[in-house]
Amino acid sequence: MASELLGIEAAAGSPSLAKAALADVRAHPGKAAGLALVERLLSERLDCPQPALGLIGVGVFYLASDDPDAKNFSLGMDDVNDLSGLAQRLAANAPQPRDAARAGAFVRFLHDAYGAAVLQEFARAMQPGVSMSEVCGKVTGKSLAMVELQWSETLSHEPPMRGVLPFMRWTAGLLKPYRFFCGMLVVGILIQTLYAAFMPLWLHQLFDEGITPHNAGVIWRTLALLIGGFLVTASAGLAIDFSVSTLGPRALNDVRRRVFDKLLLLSSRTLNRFKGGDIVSIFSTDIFIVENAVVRSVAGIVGKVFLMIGSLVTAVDLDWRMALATVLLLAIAFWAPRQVARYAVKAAYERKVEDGKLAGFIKETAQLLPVIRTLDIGEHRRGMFNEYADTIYKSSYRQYLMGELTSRATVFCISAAQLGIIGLGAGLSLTGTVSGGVVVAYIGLLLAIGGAAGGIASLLPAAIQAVGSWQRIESLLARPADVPDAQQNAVPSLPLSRVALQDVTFSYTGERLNLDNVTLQTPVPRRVALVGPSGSGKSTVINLLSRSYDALSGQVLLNDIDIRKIDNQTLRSFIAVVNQDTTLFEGSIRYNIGIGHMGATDEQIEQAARDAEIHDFITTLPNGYDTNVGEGGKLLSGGQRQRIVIARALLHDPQILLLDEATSALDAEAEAAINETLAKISAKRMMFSVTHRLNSCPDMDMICVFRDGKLVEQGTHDELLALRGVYAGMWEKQADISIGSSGQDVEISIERLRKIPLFASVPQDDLESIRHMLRVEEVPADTVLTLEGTTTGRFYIIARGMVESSVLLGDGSALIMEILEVGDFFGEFALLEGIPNPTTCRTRLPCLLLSLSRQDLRHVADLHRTADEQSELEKEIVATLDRRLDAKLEELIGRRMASRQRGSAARPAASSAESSA
Ligand SMILES: Nc1ncnc2c1ncn2[C@@H]1O[C@H](COP(=O)(O)OP(=O)(O)OP(=O)(O)O)[C@@H](O)[C@H]1O
Repeated sequence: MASELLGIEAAAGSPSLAKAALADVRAHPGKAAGLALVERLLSERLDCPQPALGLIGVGVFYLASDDPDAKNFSLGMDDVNDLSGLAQRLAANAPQPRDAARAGAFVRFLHDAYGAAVLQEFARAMQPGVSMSEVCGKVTGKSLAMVELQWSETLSHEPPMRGVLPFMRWTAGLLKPYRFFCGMLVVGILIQTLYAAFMPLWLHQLFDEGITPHNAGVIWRTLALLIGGFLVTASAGLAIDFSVSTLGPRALNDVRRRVFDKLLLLSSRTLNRFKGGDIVSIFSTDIFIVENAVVRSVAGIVGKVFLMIGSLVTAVDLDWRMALATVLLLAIAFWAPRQVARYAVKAAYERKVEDGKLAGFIKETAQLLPVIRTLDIGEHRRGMFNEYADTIYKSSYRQYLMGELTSRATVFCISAAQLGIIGLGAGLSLTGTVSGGVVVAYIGLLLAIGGAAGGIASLLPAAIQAVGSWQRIESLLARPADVPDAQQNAVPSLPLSRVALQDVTFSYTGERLNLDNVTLQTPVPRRVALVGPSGSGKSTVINLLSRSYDALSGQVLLNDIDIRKIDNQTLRSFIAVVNQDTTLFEGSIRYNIGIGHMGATDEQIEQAARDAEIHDFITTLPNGYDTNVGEGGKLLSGGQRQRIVIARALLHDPQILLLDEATSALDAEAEAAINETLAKISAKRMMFSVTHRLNSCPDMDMICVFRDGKLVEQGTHDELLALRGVYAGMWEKQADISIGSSGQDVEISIERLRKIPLFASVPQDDLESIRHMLRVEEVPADTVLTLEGTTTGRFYIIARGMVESSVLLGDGSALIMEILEVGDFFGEFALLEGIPNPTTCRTRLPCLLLSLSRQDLRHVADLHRTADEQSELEKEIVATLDRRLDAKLEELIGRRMASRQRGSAARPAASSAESSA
């Protein structure tokens, strides 16, 4: 295993290495032989320096050793920080267990993410005096912080597997605050246990001292004890029922609260790691299963354990030899099934994880049903569903089988123990060591113990299922509360005078930089547009300004204060974010605006609604501000919802307004109206606005142009046009496509049309005719406009919105080819007879499009022309399209090949992730 990880041949030279390693062990008593061997491998076979023997040597040895208890660590974010410190400690001292686990996780990450060769290179680069930052930079090309982040993303965030006993301890901790009910439960169980324990003694008394010698007094006294005991036990049973019914729901309600509180404290980064269905199924399924187990199983198991202990005490009183044999045999009988129970708990947990995945998949399918239909990928999704269903079947099968086997193994072992004890009793009575009465009483005791053990065994499958659910609850509760919080409580003086990003780098996953050394600063008030192609990092700037994430390096400053030093509440009072998500909370309009500033008066709420220009609409509603908006706000239109979100943002009068494509999910008319409102409200405050349409840019004080995470240009509209760089190119693409104030008429100039290669050589008057033929189409998001392989469709120019072009791969998933934005065009092959569309084009956002059909083009070609001239025009267009088609097909083939190569290396899930990217 060690040589496999290090990518070297194990066999050659091994005997001498082993001998040398043994010598090391002799020289350093207490050193593990395996670690000595790994160190020898590193130093002699790979020529690694001394410092590498610590981090890499311990890590490789940790992974190669197969002691499961030594690996019972769950590593968190804190464990990936300070890689340098870890390496130094491991080089200098004997490894502590947690550090060894961290080293193992690091080696596993480096090996899996970069391969054995880079792992070797890393080890060799750890020369004395060379810092970890230099090693990371040299070997991976990334900063130390990036490598640590990338490593953290690979860590399993699951807590280590635990069994039924820790679950019992956890449950006891939950019940602790409810002392009265716990007391009632314990007293009830004790009464039941005592009765069950005394009953055989009383029976023994009845038989040996009452019935055999015909002593009526003893008979009546014993019968009275039995009947009295029975009545008290029945009342104790009622007390138990009452207390478990109260304890279970109360204790689990506390768990619900804790899980919900934890949810509110998780950062965006941590939340991204959960599957869609996970959190909901923790609340809806897991907590219920644990509650059910607490109510139905735990009291039963505890009662039966008490009963067995009570029976054993009685057994000692009857005959100590048989009692000793009973204890020994029972201990063996309970130990043996624990081995099966370990697998049962693991299977129950795996089943819960699979349930969560399926829930997420179903939720996604229900949400994206229209897309699935339009892309015609129902079969592909069914295939994925079948895979999930198969996995669930396998894990359910394991869960039930292991649960039942644990239960059966318990019953089997107890029955075998019972038989052994009866045999022993019979033997002892033959030699006259014990009386017949003792043996009879013992049989009664064994029946009680066997019954109790059988009862425990029958509750085990439910308890094991609950342990699986508990593990999932713990997987959320164990996450550190990592919403970024203030390191100091600094408060910038008001009014704000400067907002700046200083040498900021940022990455979401550590794989690549999503913001690369961005420096920008701007005085307040100022209106700043963030523009650039899709994926260039515009929204990431908004995420850092609103502190949804912290920069990897560099600073985000308000005045001259790093926002990490400003407490969250203060920061939130300065900043409001409006993005394209207009989902509202179920409740009244007043509630939905009012939560922008808790405690706001009705007048303040109405003023905010006026500023957002929604007050007049609200007053026309029969219930005015008390109108319920429905789930997610579905009773209102997108534009109305967005105005309510804007009113909410305005309610606390933010100094900085962050707009992240605030209007792109709305229809064109609503966008035009809301843009006017936004222009008014941003006049007197700082505004950062992410936008794809550049028409608002000439009015902005500053435009920041991003490309591949870099700030490539900044300045005013005129300055950037003069630069003739990225912005100028984007402007040229979008200029001359104007949308009227109603948001529904689109005008395109002849010059703009001429820049489309298709029309480059079309005579002026024909181009004029084509311009008139263009039809304006308003298309909602998620609409398929051209379908791969079909010959139908139209030619489109995008005036507003975003379109995604994709191809289907062999496995039925979609590969995104291009994101098309304002000024781009697609569907040109629909203008040719019989040429199938090479890609499927689907709107990502609501779009405004200009479109042309094949018939329209033919009609233009027919105008005032002889047959020869006609064919000239058509020929020209056909030739251009042919060239484009060739280029497109070449690109398609290349992308498909690349994707196939990636696909063969990656897991199947990767392609679907790509399609949903
Ligand atoms: N939560 C995330 N996890 C991982 N990567 C992300 C996440 N959010 C964004 N990214 C990646 O970061 C890069 C920048 O994304 P960002 O959203 O800032 O781009 P953008 O310029 O706003 O794009 P768009 O205009 O399409 O919204 C993209 O490559 C994107 O895939």
